[in-house]
Amino acid sequence: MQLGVIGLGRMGLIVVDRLMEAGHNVVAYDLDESTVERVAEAGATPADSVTDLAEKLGEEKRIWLMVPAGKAVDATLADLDPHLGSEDIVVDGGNSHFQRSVERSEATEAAYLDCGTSGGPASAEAGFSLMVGGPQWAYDELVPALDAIATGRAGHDRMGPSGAGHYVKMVHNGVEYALMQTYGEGFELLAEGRYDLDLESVARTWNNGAVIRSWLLELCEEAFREEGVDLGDVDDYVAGGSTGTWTVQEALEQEIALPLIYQALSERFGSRAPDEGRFSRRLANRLRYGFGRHEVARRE
Ligand SMILES: NC(=O)C1=CN([C@@H]2O[C@H](COP(=O)(O)OP(=O)(O)OC[C@H]3O[C@@H](n4cnc5c(N)ncnc54)[C@H](O)[C@@H]3O)[C@@H](O)[C@H]2O)C=CC1
Ligand SMILES: O=C(CO)[C@H](O)[C@H](O)COP(=O)(O)O
Repeated sequence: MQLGVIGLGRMGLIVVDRLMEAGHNVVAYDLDESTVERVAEAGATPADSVTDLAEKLGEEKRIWLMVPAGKAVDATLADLDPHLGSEDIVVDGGNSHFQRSVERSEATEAAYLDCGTSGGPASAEAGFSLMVGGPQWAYDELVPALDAIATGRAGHDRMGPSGAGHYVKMVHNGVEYALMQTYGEGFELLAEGRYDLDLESVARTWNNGAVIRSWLLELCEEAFREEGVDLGDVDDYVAGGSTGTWTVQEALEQEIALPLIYQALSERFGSRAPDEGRFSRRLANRLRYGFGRHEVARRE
């Protein structure tokens, strides 16, 4: 099978490598020419624009987008649009909002698959988990490519109609936030608590047979091994947040209580408070003086 891949960053390069390893032909494009040259050396056909990629694909285009969510997806689709017909398939493998994916599927003549991709760059060897939404015929048509990009046949499935793939991935990320938060809290208590513990040893022991073993826990073990059990100079600032925000927004709209995911998102935002301290905590400190004449703790 021949596929066009647009977006050759951390994830797109893996998509290209895995497709080519499985014997598929790839036409590749990225705004960054040096990455295009790199994949061309590895055997992909280079394209110097979206139009060039579309022309090189010929009839029945199958195109995988792995660009950042948002404007880059819209810009790419706008360039692709004049070249697309109803027999063509476009997959968005990035973290797009599911409603934007539904809108995009309605705006293009091609069959549009929204594909949640999990595993991250660390899964280059093993393959990804792919959650696909969109027309059944387009999913069926792409099974050989999905087999290659995913861990295999069990690593992908069609979740439902348009939007369902990115919807499932959005919820996956909410779960990811909550799991990270709960491992973080457990290890914080172990680090600050009453025993002098080797957290790498704890993580390794838990990863071998414990109820709470998981890949994220293996990544905790790796972090302690590589950074030291006190995490060295790792800052207490957690970036990201868009997919978790969407999960919480959707839960509010559906009136479904997700306190753990909300709390994990909130802690992430809280981590970004300026160094001089959280404003809310400073105000609470002053208000206790206001109503109770309690002493105000002041900065040095
Ligand atoms: N990194 C991760 O752990 C995961 C990322 N994703 C999603 O996959 C998508 C890609 O992520 P990464 O590979 O990590 O990003 P990245 O920043 O490493 O790579 C993005 C690539 O897209 C290219 N690009 C940007 N705009 C373009 C355009 N208009 N036309 C052509 N190329 C363009 C950039 O030059 C860059 O090479 C994002 O939606 C991300 O949220 C999904 C799962 C995991
Ligand atoms: O989808 C992912 C993992 O599953 C990406 O790593 C994503 O960037 C994680 O979300 P955030 O940036 O909000 O932490």
